[in-house]
Amino acid sequence: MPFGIPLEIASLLPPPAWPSDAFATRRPPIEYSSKQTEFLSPPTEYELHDVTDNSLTESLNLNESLVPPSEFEYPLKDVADILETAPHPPPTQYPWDHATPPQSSEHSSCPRTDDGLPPLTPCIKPLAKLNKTMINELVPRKHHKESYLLVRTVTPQYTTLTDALTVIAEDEKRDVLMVQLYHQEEGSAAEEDVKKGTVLMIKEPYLRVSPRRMEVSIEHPCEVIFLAGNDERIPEQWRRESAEQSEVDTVLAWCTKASDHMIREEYRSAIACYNRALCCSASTEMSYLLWTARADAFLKAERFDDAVADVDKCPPTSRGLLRKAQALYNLRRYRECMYVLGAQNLLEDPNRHIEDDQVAQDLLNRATRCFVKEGTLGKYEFRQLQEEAAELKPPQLDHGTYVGPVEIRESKISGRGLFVTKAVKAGDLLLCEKAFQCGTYNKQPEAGRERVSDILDMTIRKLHRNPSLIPHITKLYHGSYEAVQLPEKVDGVPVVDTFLMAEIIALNVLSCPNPSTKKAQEQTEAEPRSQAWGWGLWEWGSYVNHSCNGNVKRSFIGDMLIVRATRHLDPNTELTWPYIPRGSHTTAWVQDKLFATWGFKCKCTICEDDQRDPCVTTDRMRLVALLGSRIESLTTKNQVIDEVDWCVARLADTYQRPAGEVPRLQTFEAICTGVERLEQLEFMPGDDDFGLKEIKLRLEALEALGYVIDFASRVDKNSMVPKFVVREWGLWYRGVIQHWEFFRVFYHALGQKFAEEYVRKVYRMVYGEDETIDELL
Ligand SMILES: C[S@@+](CC[C@H](N)C(=O)[O-])C[C@H]1O[C@@H](n2cnc3c(N)ncnc32)[C@H](O)[C@@H]1O
Repeated sequence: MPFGIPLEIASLLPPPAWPSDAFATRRPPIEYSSKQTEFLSPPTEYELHDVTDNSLTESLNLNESLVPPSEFEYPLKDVADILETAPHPPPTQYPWDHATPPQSSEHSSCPRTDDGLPPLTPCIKPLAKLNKTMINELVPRKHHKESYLLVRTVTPQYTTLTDALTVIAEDEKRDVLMVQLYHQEEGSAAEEDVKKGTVLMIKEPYLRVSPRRMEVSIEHPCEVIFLAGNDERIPEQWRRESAEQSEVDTVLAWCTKASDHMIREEYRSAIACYNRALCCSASTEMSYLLWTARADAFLKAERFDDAVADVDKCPPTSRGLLRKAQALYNLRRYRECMYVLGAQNLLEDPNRHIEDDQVAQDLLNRATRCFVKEGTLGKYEFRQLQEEAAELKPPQLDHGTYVGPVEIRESKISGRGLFVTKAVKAGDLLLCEKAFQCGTYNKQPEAGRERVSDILDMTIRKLHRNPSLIPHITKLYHGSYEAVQLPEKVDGVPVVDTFLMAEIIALNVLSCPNPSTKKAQEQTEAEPRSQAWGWGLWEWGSYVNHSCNGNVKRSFIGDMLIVRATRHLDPNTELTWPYIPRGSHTTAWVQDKLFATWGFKCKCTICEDDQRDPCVTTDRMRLVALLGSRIESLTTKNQVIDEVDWCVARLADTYQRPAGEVPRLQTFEAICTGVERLEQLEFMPGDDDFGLKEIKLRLEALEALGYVIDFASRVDKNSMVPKFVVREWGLWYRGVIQHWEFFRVFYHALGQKFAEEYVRKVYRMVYGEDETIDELL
């Protein structure tokens, strides 16, 4: 079956004799060589699948005359129908909610080349070194290295369920085929979309074949070049037909058009017009004006690198510098932003635009806050952050990143890791990091375009717009994917490797829970997925390796990742956290999940101990279950405590190493089970000293997690129940917070406040902050 026409349509025809002229487009049938025939024969399942389905043919009335003989025109509606009825590959799921563990990294690494090919590396050759090829020369499932296609769209763009922009395009011989452009910028307005008649150069095309269609699939956005109307590479004939030919090619005409586009917020079109104006510009002064104007369009199109570059081409003006400062702020280069605003006396320039003063002052305040207060001192107004996170949807905050006493070093666990550079205390802030990129779980069309794309799309677009950010992400862990050294730009277009990005995102992304304050939780309650609003990529957070016996805890306020120590840490200790919550799962389950998702087996002390003798773990679990059933029928608190003591003693016999080295998760679980039962029982005669017993029991639970607590030696003479002092903090584990909450209420009732300081610390670990503790309690 030839592929010179859209496959959806070709596939509706009677069984093909291959090659065939039955699918002729506007050009005369092509004579295929026997070599081509051999290459072009579609796979058997393709033929079988296609020829059996006539329903589409009937519904679209296409069985008679596929292509109008003289005029080839696809109304958008038809394309929409065709695409809607055709089967789509399911949307790829790279990132995950930790509650629903993700696909294995092998699965996620090749999101769309699902026909057995290795990931395609982006083309790094300039167009000048590639040879033109034609549609009828394309070979299915082949990466046409060293070649490019020159095509003109015959339909406007259409977005499919795969999130690709789809167009049908013809070449100079008038063969047509479907083109799918992945990870392309979306227009903020319809005007910005790919229109009919747009001329594209597709570098190193890959002809993708799936059961129902064949299309050129462009995975790397750098492999398509959109040609402006006056581009010399556009064939003469197409140029003659282009509407823009008739326009007056003057700076003024293009500037007027650019301004119109700016007013309509069509920034990419405005940039294209400024580019054209610059081509016509005769004087340097005029170019300065145009660069400054284009910098504004770049800024609005979020191409911050280009905005800075344009301003830098001109002699300094207050407006240009303000734009540069805004671009630097958005690139999170706060220090340089402050420098541009402050050191260059922007606010004192006599020629400045007065209306810019407030903007500049506001920007300076924000940059100073992000860089000095937050970024350098680690001082955040956490209550305000919580409020912002509760208000914004999605909760993406505008705050600086604080990197505390940590640094990236080679890890004994694996590759690189994050280490503390000095001794820190449990609860200390180690990192408060703004996400590099976030994506939301639920599409919220009403919330605007920014919020509907997935994180891979958004990351690729962001990097494509701002190539200076590429190294921030490409250095992150990417498993066995063999990344090649890429130039920052080829043919002036940034080079981003989509497959590398997919791998990085799959292996480094974290899901972000909904804001934690009560108010915020009330607001999110109505949402279907109340546990997490999305996922994100954090540069520093990505270096933390896994351990079930972790020593830091992550929490989130909006898209700010907050990492606090959960134990006192000596200098040079590697930070670790569990990648998946262990919950009541077995070590075998945890190991399987870690392996399937991240490709490794955990060797922490908990896993080692459990695997030493898997029967022991099963016995421990049985003991906990037995305790649960034995205490169910008990009627006094003292009886329950006796049973718990019995179980804890039996469990203790199964551990060979101290709890400080191997946290005793089952002992902790057993005590929690007992405490739960205690809470259900009334006080009885003989339970007088019960408070003391319950405190002891709960402290014992913490000790099972490695806490070292000084209790008996510190009897407070004024109180029946002694205070306790935490000497060492243990493993952060689910259920810990309930014990701390109990201590707070219990001691508070006795008029003792000492437990509150501990509880504050614990809340800092859980929620990242303790400023909203009253609301949280
Ligand atoms: C988010 S990255 C962590 C940083 C990574 N070590 C690096 O060099 O950039 C996740 C990857 O680190 C490795 N890793 C993390 N924790 C590990 C562990 N406990 N044992 C073995 N490999 C681990 C795995 O290859 C995993 O896919």
